[in-house]
Amino acid sequence: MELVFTEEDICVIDDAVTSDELIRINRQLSGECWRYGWPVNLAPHARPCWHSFIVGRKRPEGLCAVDELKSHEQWGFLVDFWQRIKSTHMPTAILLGVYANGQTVGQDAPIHRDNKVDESGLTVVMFCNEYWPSSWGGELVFYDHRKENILKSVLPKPGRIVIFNGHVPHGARSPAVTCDQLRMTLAFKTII
Ligand SMILES: O=C(O)CCC(=O)C(=O)O
Ligand SMILES: [Fe+2]
Repeated sequence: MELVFTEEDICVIDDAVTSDELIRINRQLSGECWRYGWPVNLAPHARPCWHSFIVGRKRPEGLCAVDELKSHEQWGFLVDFWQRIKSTHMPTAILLGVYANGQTVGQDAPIHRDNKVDESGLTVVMFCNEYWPSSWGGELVFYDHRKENILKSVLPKPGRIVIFNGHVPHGARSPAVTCDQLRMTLAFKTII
């Protein structure tokens, strides 16, 4: 049976991140943490993106990453954010991993799903840039199950998060040529 999605599978929440959290996240992401070439995009002319692993060493076994996050020297403060979002919006979610994505102009991410068909999950994407005019684009675009229509397109905004059904095909658009920043997000991957 085909899974059919609606806008209800995608929930945009503004002011979900405190200004203190955003400052700390930006401090971390301005360090030497980036690795080039992930996720692997095999499409012709694709530009690889930037990636920064945070937690999720036991993700292949489906094990919870909260203790790993709590004890993380640089990123441990994110546990408060995670617990707040989980208890308010996704109480049954098990956190499997957290990482950062970085994109500059031309680095469109491939359209993908976050969870396999036989595994239900919700993803939280946090937009991390402290300044982002709408003209910089870089939308996170969600598609219907056949990838023929756009269900929703969400602009980055400081403090904004998106919680969505990990079966929904989606992809982050690259920022516009006028953007002189790295488009940065944090992704929290879960199963429910
Ligand atoms: O950066 C984004 O807006 C989306 C990231 C994403 O889809 C992912 O990490 O799986
Ligand atoms: Fe994704």
